Amino acid sequence: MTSPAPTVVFDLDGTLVESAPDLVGALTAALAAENLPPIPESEVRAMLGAGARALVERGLKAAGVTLPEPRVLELYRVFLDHYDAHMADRSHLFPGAEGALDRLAGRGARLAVCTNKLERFAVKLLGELGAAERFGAIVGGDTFGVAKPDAAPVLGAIRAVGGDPARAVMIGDSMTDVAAARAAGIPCVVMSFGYTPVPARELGGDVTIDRFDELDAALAGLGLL
Ligand SMILES: O=C(O)COP(=O)(O)O
Ligand SMILES: [Mg+2]
Repeated sequence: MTSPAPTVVFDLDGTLVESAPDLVGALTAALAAENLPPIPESEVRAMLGAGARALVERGLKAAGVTLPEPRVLELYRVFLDHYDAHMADRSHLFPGAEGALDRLAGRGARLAVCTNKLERFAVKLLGELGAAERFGAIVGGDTFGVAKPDAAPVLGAIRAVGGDPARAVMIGDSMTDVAAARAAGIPCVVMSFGYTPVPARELGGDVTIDRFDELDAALAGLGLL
């Protein structure tokens, strides 16, 4: 008897897409509006994963400034405007991602994205990278009014593709993803090449892998393929 094909829920930034360079560009624009210097990409990478608003706040904190809330909001808007126009200038799918998605789709898996990006940005970015059609659902941090690490967007993504949480897995790169998967009661595969201040193997995922080529074996090890 073959088990039903799994539902595979992917995080976006740092998991499917190397999006840091364009996120850094937008952060640089927001900081420049306050006459603050850019923060090196190596430092910004550890600030990603909790959404754009958190990134702007973390950037200001790293720059050592405290601003009144309305000004933070203005800089967040500068970030969003810049990112909207430049999100796919340098961003690209990680090596092996397309092949892995092809193989999963070929085996009947339901594929979804659950990101803390705003939904419209996630849809636009995947569209510009020619990958939006691969996913039955693209859930953002604002889709259900609550973001990861809450379970709701993960369970909402599974539901949106007609999947079963008992046969689902989260693929992510950060503490936020592992915690959201735990909250949703599903296993989590951690991709080690993403954005996290904590070493990937210390995030508490069920399995940590270094390349998309290893994903099928990881899912088989979890009894999902
Ligand atoms: O970039 C972020 O801060 C959030 O995006 P992610 O949830 O897709 O990692
Ligand atoms: Mg991520």
